[in-house]
Amino acid sequence: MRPVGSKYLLEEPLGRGATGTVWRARQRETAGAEAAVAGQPGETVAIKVLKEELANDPDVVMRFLRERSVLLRLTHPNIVRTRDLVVEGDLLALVMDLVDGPDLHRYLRENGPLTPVAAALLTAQIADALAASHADGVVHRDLKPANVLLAERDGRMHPMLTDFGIARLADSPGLTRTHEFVGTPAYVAPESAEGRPQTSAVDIYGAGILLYELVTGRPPFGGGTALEVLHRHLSEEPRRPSTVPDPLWTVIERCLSKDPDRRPSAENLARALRTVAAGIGVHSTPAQIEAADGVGALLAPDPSPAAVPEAPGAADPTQVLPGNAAAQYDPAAPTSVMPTSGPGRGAPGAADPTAVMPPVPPGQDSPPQPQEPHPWQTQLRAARDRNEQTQVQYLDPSQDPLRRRPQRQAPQQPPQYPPQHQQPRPPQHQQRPPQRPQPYAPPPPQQYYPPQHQQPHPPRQPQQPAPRPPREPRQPRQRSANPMRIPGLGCLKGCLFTIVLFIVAGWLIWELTPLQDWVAQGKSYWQAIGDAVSTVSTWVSELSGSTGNTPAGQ
Ligand SMILES: Nc1ncnc2c1ncn2[C@@H]1O[C@H](COP(=O)(O)OP(=O)(O)OP(=O)(O)O)[C@@H](O)[C@H]1O
Repeated sequence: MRPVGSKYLLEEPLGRGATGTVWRARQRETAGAEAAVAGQPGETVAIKVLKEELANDPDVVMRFLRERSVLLRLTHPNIVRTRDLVVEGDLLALVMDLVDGPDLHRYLRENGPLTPVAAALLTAQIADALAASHADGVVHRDLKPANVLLAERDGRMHPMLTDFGIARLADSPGLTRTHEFVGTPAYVAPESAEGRPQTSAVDIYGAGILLYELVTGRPPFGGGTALEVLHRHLSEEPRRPSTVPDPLWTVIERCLSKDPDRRPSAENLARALRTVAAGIGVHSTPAQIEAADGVGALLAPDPSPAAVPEAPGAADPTQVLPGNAAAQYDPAAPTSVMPTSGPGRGAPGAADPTAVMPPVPPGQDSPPQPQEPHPWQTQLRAARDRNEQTQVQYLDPSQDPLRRRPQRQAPQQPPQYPPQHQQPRPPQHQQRPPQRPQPYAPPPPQQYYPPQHQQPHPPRQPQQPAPRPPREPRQPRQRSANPMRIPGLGCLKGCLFTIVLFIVAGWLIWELTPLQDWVAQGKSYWQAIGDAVSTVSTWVSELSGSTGNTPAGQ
């Protein structure tokens, strides 16, 4: 059990996410005045310990401390309460109420989709939680079934939204982890995918995706790589499943609007969903059905949506993903979202997002320096680099590590590879994380290096495989049974074995046959054999005589 601060003890992990691990934990002592809930010794709580890379980022720590009061005051029946925030050395942790129940993702996997009424009522409660947090200026930004915990109250499922503020904490441009996107591609709003400014409307988009998944079992834009999913958010309309009633579809469509200004406020969404749930049930009255049919009128947008504070460099509107960005981007912005020339301009998916550059401002000859890349771009570039490192290459069969038998090598063994491979690498190579085990590093023509790494190497002949290194002569095999190699020892062993065998056999014959009696009676060996033979022949003749007489007696 590991202590967290002086007040809590971690007991067992409950689950692991992208931003940290959640533990079941126990309170050791009552927390101080800085905690929202002091708690009692022995009380069980849940603690999310943020990943080390987050905890080591000064940006995140600063935001963690700054937002402490916001997170601690966020209370609502459908929000998992944050009780305390712990900063201790390189550890950042959120102490929460422990919710005894599955998360919605697991529930859906185990039980399948909900009915339209149940889905509408459950999402209405999530919308209530969002309305409360938006009113307090807090945007969740990572709404998804895994962040909805299901407590059981009076025999009913009670959804509770968790992980508030985590996306915002983790969204730090200073992190090496900017290669990863903080959020979930299947739930990312188009404006977040494009790096445009975000508001509380991103949570409404998330609620729309969640609602869709609740009634169909899967999110509307899934499958493929993260970038493909993003493209679909930007360019595709959700397909309506036949099982979704009209009024519910109206709500889903409005929540999934590409334009954040068309999405309803959280408060209106909650009201609309309750109206729909009342009007699509089997016992609905005509008035309720009529109200549900007119639900579109209830879905008014939020006149003043809560803004997501921008982390510098994290959401750069000038850096976008390829696709339909041009149609949605502010043309009056000082920079363009698409390349101003070059092949594939404007074609969805054709532009390389890593090549997106602002246009040359009037009066300037050379293009400006590329700006800080958007996290998605960095991610794409990292993925591309990874691909380059693992590209298919020619491999000399003699160098194939899978084919080579392991050899015992003396420490001062001659080099396995031609001398040029033994040259010390330039320092930047040594800093690269090793991509494969060192002893099997392939020869230069087979290995990929980024251009700047290639210069220090001597000229190569890329088409010729490296000469095969001389094989190390094998050690003569040694027989462990006779390590000193005494001549004739094998034969001696056989003789000894035979003698022991004879002794044992002789003892058994003496003990188990009438030999002892015969010797006692003074019979000679041959006399005893003769007696035995005559006894046996008498038995045989008696036996054949008795079988030959039987038919005559009948
Ligand atoms: N307050 C809590 N009480 C009980 N279990 C919890 C609590 N908070 C989270 N969990 C459980 O811990 C697990 C991990 O939670 P976490 O929030 O890290 O997962 P995640 O949402 O998939 O991750 P992330 O949002 O970081 O990608 C989940 O399975 C969740 O059910």
